[in-house]
Amino acid sequence: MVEKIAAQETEYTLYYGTFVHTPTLGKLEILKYTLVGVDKSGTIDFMKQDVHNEVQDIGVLSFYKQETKRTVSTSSIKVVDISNEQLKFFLPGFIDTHIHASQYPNLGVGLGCPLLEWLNEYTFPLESSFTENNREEKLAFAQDVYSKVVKKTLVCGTTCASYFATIDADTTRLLADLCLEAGQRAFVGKVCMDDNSVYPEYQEDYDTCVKSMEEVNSHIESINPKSEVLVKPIVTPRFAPVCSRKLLSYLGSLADEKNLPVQTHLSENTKEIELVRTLFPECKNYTSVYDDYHLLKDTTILAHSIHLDNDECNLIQKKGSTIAHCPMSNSFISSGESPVKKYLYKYNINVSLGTDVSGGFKPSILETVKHSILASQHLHMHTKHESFDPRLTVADTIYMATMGGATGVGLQNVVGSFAVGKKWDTQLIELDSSDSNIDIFGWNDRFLDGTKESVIKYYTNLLNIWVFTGDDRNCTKVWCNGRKVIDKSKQGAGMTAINN
Ligand SMILES: Nc1nc2[nH]cnc2c(=O)[nH]1
Ligand SMILES: [Zn+2]
Repeated sequence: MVEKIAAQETEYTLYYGTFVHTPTLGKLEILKYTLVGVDKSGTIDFMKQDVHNEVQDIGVLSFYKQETKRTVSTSSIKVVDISNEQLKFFLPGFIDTHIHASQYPNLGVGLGCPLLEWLNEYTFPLESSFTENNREEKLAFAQDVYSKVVKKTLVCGTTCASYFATIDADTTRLLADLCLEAGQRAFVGKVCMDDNSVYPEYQEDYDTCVKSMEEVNSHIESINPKSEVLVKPIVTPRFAPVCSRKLLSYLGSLADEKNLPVQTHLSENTKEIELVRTLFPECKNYTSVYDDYHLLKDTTILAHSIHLDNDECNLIQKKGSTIAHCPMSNSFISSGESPVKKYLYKYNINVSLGTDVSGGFKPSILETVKHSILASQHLHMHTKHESFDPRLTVADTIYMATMGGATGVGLQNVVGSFAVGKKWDTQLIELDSSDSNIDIFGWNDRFLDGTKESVIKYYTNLLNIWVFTGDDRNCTKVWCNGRKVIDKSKQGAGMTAINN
């Protein structure tokens, strides 16, 4: 299922058909009959919209040659043409900005248990098993868990993920290796926590943490080929309640000195917020704990961030940090309904999406999109008196799943939408894939009369059908950095579905 990377030849590829993306917040762009050229390095170097009749007349290759005046041998160019397929479109790959790779074995476990109890009961014990003294055993366990989670997220169209591993250095290095091997763009964080009094079996001392960070970061920096950096380290203080001031200080300096991104949890649960208030009485609020230790940057991802006050929102906006919205987890461990629409439109905060496996029970950003819309509808139902309408649109959520995520990980000029100079991190969505769960009726085709407005209606309906009734079976091909990493046409029917 995950294609062998080394065996693939690099070549120039022309993709022709419908492209859907959200380069700006809340605005869905449907690019019909669009031709995109991707070079050897996986970079989009040609893009021309709305070329129907011209291409029909002379064919994709001749049109490309005529347009670019390039003298290229046609045998070195591959063409992927879906222009006659009304139920297929290219979409930027999803970016999962908050996922705990190590918690994958706990998917679906711990329903309704609130955060602090959930951590002690289910999460810390699981993560501890990655720190066994027997090196072979822990590596075998990690190999199994991490290879499965990387594969599953790719199958779900996630071309880039920001992972939390565990406190263990050996197995965190392995996670980075596995992402690179599968060809997934990834940020890999060794979890840092030196003050876990409620579950002392799972913590490290300050010196061990510093040593592990050095080991993990230099390993990750060494494994990427010079020509393409796919996997990067990310500074990962788990959350303020389990970090000493000394550790937070070190991690803030490390992020500054090495110019590394940061990820952590913020304001997920009301008891957690109380705890932070008691542990850090000198700090103005939870958000300013991170700011006081130089951890709030424009490449900082703050997972959850549900219960923020005005000052905290303004601080996050000022620092340009990103909130990773994790609605599936927020419902599952009953943390709350995040007022994301307000963060996006009132405070101009960048918001991305996170599955938060295993707070979230599916490693799928499409599922997270659904949950984000439904959570916002629930918020609307019981906050009708408020002036701000909290409901998210499909366009808002696709933005968060792609461009918002790209901005969160500092790759807004690299991935997240289709544009010349960006990388080809893309998924092919087919509503009529061979094992699709969607029944298609001709009813929507009445909008295919050719006017711009009707085309928009057609695709708006199509996207809604896909978002609410589709699943990973409709994501049939995935490319990262120009390279095809998933091709479901090459295996037995039904093999990849996780939502059966
Ligand atoms: N959802 C979630 N919240 C956290 N806060 C601190 N650690 C965690 C974690 O593993 N999951
Ligand atoms: Zn989390």
